[in-house]
Amino acid sequence: MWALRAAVRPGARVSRSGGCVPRVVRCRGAPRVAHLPPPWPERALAAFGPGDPRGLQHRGGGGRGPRADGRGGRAGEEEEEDEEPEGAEQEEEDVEELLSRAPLLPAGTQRVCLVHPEVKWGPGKPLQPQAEWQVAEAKALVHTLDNWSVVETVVVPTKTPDKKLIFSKGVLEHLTDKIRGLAEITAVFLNVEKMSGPTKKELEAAWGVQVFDRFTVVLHIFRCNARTREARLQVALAELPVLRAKLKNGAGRLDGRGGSRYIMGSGESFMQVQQRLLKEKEMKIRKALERLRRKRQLLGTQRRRRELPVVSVVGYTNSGKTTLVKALTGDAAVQPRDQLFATLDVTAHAGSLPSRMTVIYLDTIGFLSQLPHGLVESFSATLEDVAHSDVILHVRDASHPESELQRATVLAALRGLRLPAPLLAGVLEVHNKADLLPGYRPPGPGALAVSALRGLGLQELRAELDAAVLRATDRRVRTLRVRLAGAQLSWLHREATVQDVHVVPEAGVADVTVIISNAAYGKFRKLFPE
Ligand SMILES: Nc1nc2c(ncn2[C@@H]2O[C@H](COP(=O)(O)OP(=O)(O)OP(=O)(O)O)[C@@H](O)[C@H]2O)c(=O)[nH]1
Ligand SMILES: [Mg+2]
Repeated sequence: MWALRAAVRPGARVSRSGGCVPRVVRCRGAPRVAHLPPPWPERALAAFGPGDPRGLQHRGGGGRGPRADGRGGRAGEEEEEDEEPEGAEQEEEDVEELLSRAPLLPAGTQRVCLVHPEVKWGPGKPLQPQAEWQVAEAKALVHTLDNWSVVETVVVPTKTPDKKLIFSKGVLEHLTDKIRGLAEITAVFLNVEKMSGPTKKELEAAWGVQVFDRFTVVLHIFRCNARTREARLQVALAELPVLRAKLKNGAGRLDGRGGSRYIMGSGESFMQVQQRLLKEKEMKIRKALERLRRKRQLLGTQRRRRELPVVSVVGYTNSGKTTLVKALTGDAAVQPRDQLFATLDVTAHAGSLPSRMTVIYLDTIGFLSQLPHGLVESFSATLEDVAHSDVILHVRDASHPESELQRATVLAALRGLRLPAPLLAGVLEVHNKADLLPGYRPPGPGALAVSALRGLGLQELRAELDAAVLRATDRRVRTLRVRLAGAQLSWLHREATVQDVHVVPEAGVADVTVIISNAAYGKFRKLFPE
């Protein structure tokens, strides 16, 4: 799976994914963290416009962080209001309306029985992680929810996971007896990608408790972790199939109230009205997303025009992406959390490399195996930022027993994004959490062992990144002789990374070592011919 809106954030600012709740489930109004003065590198400052390092974020970043203008702002407030076209206020209201929904999962304490159908045979079997790890991942999903716990786990073999009731008749009867005997449970988490409405209905009737699938649980986590408007809209889009299924099953109105079968005078049946409302809702969401996407593209263009290299940090969920971004940028406000899908919004953070080049790191949403298609699709557009980056850093949790499968999942997802071939070919692999594996060496070339948490191997990583960014962006280190009296030196400070200035006073010149793109060098020569 994928990522999102980019908000360029200076070193020590609150990450949209961070500054939040320690665990999921507080959907709105997350506590705010005060701004710290940003150790924003000069070049980056210059790159984002006159006098306002927060310019880009303010213009297009969206999100719920404290306002750049210092006003407090209510929860859920976005920071993208300037230059809004006419009618924008009404559209804002419409969007808020689209985003106010009844909860997907019940509130309060939930004691869950986790039922994992273990596929013993079948074509997909060899690619499946072992049941043990699928169960561990499912448990981690449940524990990500506030006040939810797994009190019982049942692994049930099945040959026919695609059948309506997933299990064979005998197995299902046995399972039903077992679940009925578990008096303390309040819900069942059936670890399948997605259940059809009728399956859910039948299982709930048989088991006497609510039954949830992976789609619903992940969607709920997403909904609670989505901070920016774009992420929230994408979750709303992904939820539409759930609402449609509910409607089909007669679970009723979109506004949650009861209703008569026909709407008086309209000639439309209740069902037709609800379906029409859903269609309208989908159109509105898509329109709102399109508006935001156009803004994001504009942002991307500005960033590219200013030529700050962008490094996308991608990887399986919980592999340590956010921790690594924090370690590489020194951004004290970035908040890694031990939970799945802690990051649901792409945030951008500036950091310096040993060459003094400033790069923008994009912290992205994590991938997960067997993620429902609808979810992937609704979020894939937000990974556009990754496609426009210069280098991709793939963070792997080397300590995870299913690290290889996780790698395959991430690579498959990246391939699905139709990234430019050179970008995909040049992916840098980082084997994180090496502190948990004393003496660990990555098997094979092209990968580095690091511990983002303990700060191990970061120097080597920065050096690798330096080289990778130079390669990818057609930049070179050049030493140029400039006249001290002219505007050359200040031009270079603005348009390139100045590494060293050696003044030769008697000649009124300086030898300036810079990292400069070929395009910028061409401009320099045009402006200041030798
Ligand atoms: N031991 C160890 N733990 C680490 C390391 N890096 C990250 N972690 C832990 O792994 C957990 C997840 O870290 P995050 O940085 O939030 O992972 P992520 O990939 O951003 O996760 P999502 O945003 O949920 O996809 C946290 O508890 C981190 O403290 C490391 O190098 N060593
Ligand atoms: Mg993260």
